[in-house]
Amino acid sequence: MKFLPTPVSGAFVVEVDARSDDRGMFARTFDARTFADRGLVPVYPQCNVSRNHRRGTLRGMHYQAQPRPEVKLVRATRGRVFDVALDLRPDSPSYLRWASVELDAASCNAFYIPAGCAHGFLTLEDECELFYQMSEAYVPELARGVRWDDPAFSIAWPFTPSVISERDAALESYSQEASV
Ligand SMILES: Cc1cn([C@H]2C[C@H](O)[C@@H](COP(=O)(O)OP(=O)(O)O[C@H]3O[C@H](C)C(=O)[C@H](O)[C@H]3O)O2)c(=O)[nH]c1=O
Repeated sequence: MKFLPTPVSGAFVVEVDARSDDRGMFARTFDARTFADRGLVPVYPQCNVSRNHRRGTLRGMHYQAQPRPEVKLVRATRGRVFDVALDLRPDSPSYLRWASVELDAASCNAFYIPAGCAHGFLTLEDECELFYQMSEAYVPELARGVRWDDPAFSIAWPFTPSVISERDAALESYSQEASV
């Protein structure tokens, strides 16, 4: 595996070493020791799947508040998505900056998103599926979100979403006080 730094401190694109032959391909997508050796969270007690029927579906920007913030390791297992990590850590050198990666099932790449960052994605084709490894169990009372289109972040989405939940469309503009 290769870990590529991004403009968000502690967020990495994880690329696999694909082993291909005439049968197809095999790759290791996660290895706790490799992650631990790099100071990344090596334990993921919860995994999630997200299926999205239409190109232009946006989910986000979501995060889990203190005292149970989540690290997310996210990959596309079908299709391609524009995936974004947004730094909401006031003490971070990249506070309020965002980083994006095109996650696609063909390359098996993943995005390691540190605790304290919001996450969201825009699907780039129909029938996209994502697989999440989460460092914390879901706590509904700690679920938070910020707007995908908040000028405080100016995330450069490739195009305007056409599918978005009522909850995500109604998220408030960002304020540091309300974010924890
Ligand atoms: C995360 C989670 C959600 N849920 C329930 C809560 C809702 O009733 C339903 C959908 O949850 P949510 O609206 O958060 O789903 P998305 O809008 O796809 O948000 C997800 O995608 C964005 C981009 C993320 O990064 C979040 O981790 C994740 O929440 O599943 C559970 O029951 N368990 C869970 O672990």
